[in-house]
Amino acid sequence: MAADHVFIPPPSLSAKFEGSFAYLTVRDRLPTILTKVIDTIHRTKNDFFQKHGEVGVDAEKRAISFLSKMRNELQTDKPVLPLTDSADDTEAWNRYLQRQQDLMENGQLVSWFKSPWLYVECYMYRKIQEALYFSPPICDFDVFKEGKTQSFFESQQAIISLCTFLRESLVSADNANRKWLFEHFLTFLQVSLWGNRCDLSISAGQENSQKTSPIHSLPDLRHFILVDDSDKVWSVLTSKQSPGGQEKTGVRLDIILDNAGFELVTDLVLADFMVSVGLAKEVHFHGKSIPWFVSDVTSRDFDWTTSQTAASNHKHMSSCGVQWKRHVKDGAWTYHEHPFWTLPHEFCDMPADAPDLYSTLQRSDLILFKGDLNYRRLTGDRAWEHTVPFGRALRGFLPAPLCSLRTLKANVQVGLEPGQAEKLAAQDTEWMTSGKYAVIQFCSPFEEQQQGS
Ligand SMILES: O=P(O)(O)OC[C@H]1O[C@](O)(CO)[C@@H](O)[C@@H]1O
Ligand SMILES: [Mn+2]
Repeated sequence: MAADHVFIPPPSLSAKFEGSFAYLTVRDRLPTILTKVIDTIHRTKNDFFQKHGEVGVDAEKRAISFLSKMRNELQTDKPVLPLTDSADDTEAWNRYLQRQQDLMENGQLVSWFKSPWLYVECYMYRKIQEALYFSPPICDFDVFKEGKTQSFFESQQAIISLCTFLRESLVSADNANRKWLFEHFLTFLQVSLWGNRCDLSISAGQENSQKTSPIHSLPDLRHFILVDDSDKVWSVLTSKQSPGGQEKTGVRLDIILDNAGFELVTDLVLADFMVSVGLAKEVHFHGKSIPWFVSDVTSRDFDWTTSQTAASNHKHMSSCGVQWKRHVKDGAWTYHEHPFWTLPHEFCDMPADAPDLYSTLQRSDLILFKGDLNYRRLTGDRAWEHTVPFGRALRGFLPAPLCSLRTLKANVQVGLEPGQAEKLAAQDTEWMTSGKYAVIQFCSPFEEQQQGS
């Protein structure tokens, strides 16, 4: 890929740096998540029995013993082992392990505390899946489903107020001028941004829902957006609009989804707005093919969320759900899966390791990457200086104009002004990990060409 032959990127974040956020995650948060997974499987024992009889109970025991063993290996920093199941992505995982092994120094083995945090954290979620693959007939049990569903129900009031705001806005959209459109675009973009606060991985599965109306708090939250490239996103969106907006041309928008629950609703609301006002002609959603990082969206979550919304007895909420199903039916919205989204690679590896996905994304006019994990993969989860331009941290990954909508929950952040990070650190030592701050950070191949970088 592009001009990166001589450039050596900074080291990967890793639990080998004692006391770092990566270290604390691997030491404390990951075992807690595993314990909850084990507990969930155990609590579901009766259902497994009712559905499958004794074999269901045997499967429950097998999965639990596999996972307990893994938790112990993690906590005692044992070597990371190749996967032994025969799923479509098994080979890719094992090749990546070999790649990590080749990077190790002094004959050390790849292990939970010595290897890149991004890799081992992704590996844990894939190993949970391996435990289930080896435990038929419960192979497709989603260990995180309960938490995702709960987060949706607990955000009910916020969802209702958001759906009401959307439906009422769309009523006045017909006579809207450009200023109205721009202001509403900003609102829905920010709602989707702050929706990312509601993930269940940072809280190790602890309840984390949206209780209040998201619209009213936006002005107070503006100050916490550290980089705001909304104008650039707007320019891309309007580049395909005919003046006056009579003709609904619109862009192809791709949204790389993050969490189910409230965040997914904010993304669907944004996408609905974009299509309804003609800023986008099609929206392609990209979700995970296995349960991932506790709350990430799978196709089942996507379908469940639209159906659940449509079935609401609140008129605006249900009319949103009905409209979303219609967008799917008439092809304005499509949902896609690709194994790369649940592999541990940095996104700069995509052209070589998932060229088909890269070319799909090249057909987009604008790609929105939701959430913290996507940001970590965009920037390679490395110890970048905070002032390094976003485009440089992408290391050649730029299939189309892209924008990260992310609340900061891991200690990687680029593209800040000189002195900005120091100022933040002086005010709040947890500014990079608390989810209190956010970025709307954009990069475009056209901009990069002009800057010659
Ligand atoms: O759902 P999001 O925004 O990707 O957040 C998940 C993040 O939470 C964490 O678990 C916090 O460490 C990260 O591993 C991950 O980046
Ligand atoms: Mn997530």
